[in-house]
Amino acid sequence: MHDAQDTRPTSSNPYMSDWLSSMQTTAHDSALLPPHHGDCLGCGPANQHGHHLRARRHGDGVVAAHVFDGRHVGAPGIAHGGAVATVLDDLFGFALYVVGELAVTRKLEVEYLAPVLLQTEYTLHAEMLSRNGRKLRLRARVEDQNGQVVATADALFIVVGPAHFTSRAPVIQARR
Ligand SMILES: CCCCCCCCCC(=O)SCCNC(=O)CCNC(=O)[C@H](O)C(C)(C)COP(=O)(O)OP(=O)(O)OC[C@H]1O[C@@H](n2cnc3c(N)ncnc32)[C@H](O)[C@@H]1OP(=O)(O)O
Repeated sequence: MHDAQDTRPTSSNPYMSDWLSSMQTTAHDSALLPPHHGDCLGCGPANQHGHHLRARRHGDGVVAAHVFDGRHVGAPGIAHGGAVATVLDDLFGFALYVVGELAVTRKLEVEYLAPVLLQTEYTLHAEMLSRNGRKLRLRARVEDQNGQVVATADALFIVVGPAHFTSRAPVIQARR
């Protein structure tokens, strides 16, 4: 049974109130969106192994400038495909602030159109394409400095309630 309608108190997840308030405060373009939490692999500033992704609202979606570094290498000089997928998944997480829903990734499909190079700045965009009940369809792209699209991602996110996160909160609370 899903928990999208669960309205139990959110206090057992220390990040829940931040997420919910972020959804209320993204009315203006270019505002830097808050990380999902300090240790988040995609965007957490305290995660030494993370990507430190920083995203802003852009119209109905989000945009980020991002550089992969030596920690994310796959083939020499090229970002690992899993690292690219991680960043795209997290970018979708930022798009949720704009969508205004708590949701999680059910399906993520990445197309690698050209190598994503290390130490090279890329521009990432993500937005929601459609919604059908709890199902959110999102799309993202990675562009190089010439505007060439080097990767795309299509995702299915499923809207969940606060309990999806609070029932597993002790793990992240312990690391805060
Ligand atoms: C602002 C918050 C930020 C949070 C941080 C974001 C970080 C970045 C994103 C992530 O990393 S999220 C973490 C990785 N994802 C997970 O851990 C999710 C693990 N999966 C689950 O917990 C459950 O599968 C999930 C809650 C997503 C869904 O389980 P449910 O039992 O609630 O839903 P169900 O299986 O019934 O599927 C819901 C609907 O989707 C449909 N569906 C499922 N898979 C599908 C599929 N592959 N294609 C099409 N439709 C699909 C399904 O048929 C159904 O349609 P209906 O609502 O019309 O009945």
